[in-house]
Amino acid sequence: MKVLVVGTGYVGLVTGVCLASFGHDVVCVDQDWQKIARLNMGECPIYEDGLEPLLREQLLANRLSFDTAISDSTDCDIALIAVGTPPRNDGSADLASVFEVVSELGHKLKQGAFIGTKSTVPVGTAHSIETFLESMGRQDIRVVSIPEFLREGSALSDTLQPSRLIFGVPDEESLRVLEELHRPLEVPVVACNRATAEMIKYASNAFLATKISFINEIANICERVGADVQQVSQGMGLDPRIGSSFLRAGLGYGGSCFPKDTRALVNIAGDVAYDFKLLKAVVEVNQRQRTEPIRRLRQWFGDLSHIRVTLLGVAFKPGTNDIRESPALEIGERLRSQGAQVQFYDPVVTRFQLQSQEFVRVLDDPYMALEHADAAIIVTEWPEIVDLDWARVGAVMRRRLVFDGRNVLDPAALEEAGFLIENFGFHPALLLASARDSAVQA
Ligand SMILES: NC(=O)c1ccc[n+]([C@@H]2O[C@H](COP(=O)([O-])OP(=O)(O)OC[C@H]3O[C@@H](n4cnc5c(N)ncnc54)[C@H](O)[C@@H]3O)[C@@H](O)[C@H]2O)c1
Ligand SMILES: O=c1ccn([C@@H]2O[C@H](COP(=O)(O)OP(=O)(O)O[C@H]3O[C@H](CO)[C@@H](O)[C@H](O)[C@H]3O)[C@@H](O)[C@H]2O)c(=O)[nH]1
Repeated sequence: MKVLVVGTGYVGLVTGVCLASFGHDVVCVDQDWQKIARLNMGECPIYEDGLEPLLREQLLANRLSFDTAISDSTDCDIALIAVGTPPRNDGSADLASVFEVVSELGHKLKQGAFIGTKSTVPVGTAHSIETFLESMGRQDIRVVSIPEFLREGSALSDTLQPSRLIFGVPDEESLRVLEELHRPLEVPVVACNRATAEMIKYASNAFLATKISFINEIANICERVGADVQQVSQGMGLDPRIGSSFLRAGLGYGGSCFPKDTRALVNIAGDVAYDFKLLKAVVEVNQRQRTEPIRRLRQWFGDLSHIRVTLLGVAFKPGTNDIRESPALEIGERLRSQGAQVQFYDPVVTRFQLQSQEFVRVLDDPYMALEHADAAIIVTEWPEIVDLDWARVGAVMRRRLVFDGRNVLDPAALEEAGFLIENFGFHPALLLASARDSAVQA
């Protein structure tokens, strides 16, 4: 099939490369000419394991090409929209880019072509796109919803071996087209109407976010009653009805999807006069969780204006250089506003990515970043951070205090190396209380 993918961010690029590897003829378009220039040279603008070699392979095989604009003579069978749908101030999804693209496609697509939404869009968007196209006289274009479930850091395997495919279609023929597009994949397919497909995407993200906020609440209680949240997660997760994934307690969720999509779903519910209380609480718990290190540092130090804090990890999770909605940036900014001196280390996030954030000082070497620090906070559980030589870290820090925001360090080992360690829910806070008191008095 001839496929046009509009928007070559995470979703568009991975989708385009994978569809080319299925044997389709794919053109990817993005308005960001610098991105397109790099892609045409076979350079991957995002950090994603295995993507660059596959991209080069498909370029060489002439199945994949990149452009800065949709060609006037495009003869694609299906155009996939993969542009951003960022949050507006009220949390609702901003569809300006989606409709800009639809308008252009309405002028350029051949008779009988299909449009598929890969972007995460509010329930009812496929229908609105159809109405918009009709107003342009394009009743012949059919609109389908193909929500995307890839995770950053494992985007290729998620796309090549997905757990399921969701096809939101208006009729049987559209379903056949989507089956043809994904032909090599032998995975469960849920064929449904378009509103259902759009809802499956939001409900999935909201449910995973709920699991995270739930375990974070349990962790906070564990800490106060002397229970171990790691073992609670393990014990719960072995029940197949619960499952072990997304039960890692810590600083909570970040990234370009969960924070945005949970707020958008609260908004979608509000639009139909439904108060989604549970999801509102999920969002609130997540917000409280990511500011917890600051509350605890205040318990240690009182006034933060004289301390130096090193944040270990800037990416919102390991395996990606994406810093969108990363807890590191918010924690850093809050510490700075309280007068603390803040330094960052991340194995893949570059200074260039953070240059708009004036206060940020990023160092390439973790030990340099930790020099004379009064406290370190683990924000991202990169192996490069978990496996630091902690004896060496202890030798360069001014005070040996580590806040393990992802529960990845062995508290006993760290304590043996002379550290005081805080984490979420598996080190009874009571044990640290007297140490905190003496630190504040010192
Ligand atoms: N990132 C993920 O892991 C992920 C996973 C599933 C779904 N999604 C959803 O997919 C959508 C895209 O997410 P992303 O992370 O890939 O976004 P992104 O912000 O990384 O990329 C969007 C791209 O679209 C381009 N663009 C915007 N307007 C355009 C236009 N009019 N013409 C051409 N190009 C245009 C931008 O230049 C940018 O390169 C969002 O709705 C997101 O919620 C993202
Ligand atoms: O037990 C856990 C699991 C994850 N997280 C955090 O949750 C966030 C999201 O993680 P993950 O889901 O792995 O990353 P994303 O790449 O944001 O992927 C999510 O968002 C995408 C965009 O919608 C969806 O396509 C994916 O299915 C969905 O998993 C990260 O900050 C993680 O640190 C936890 O705190 N605890």
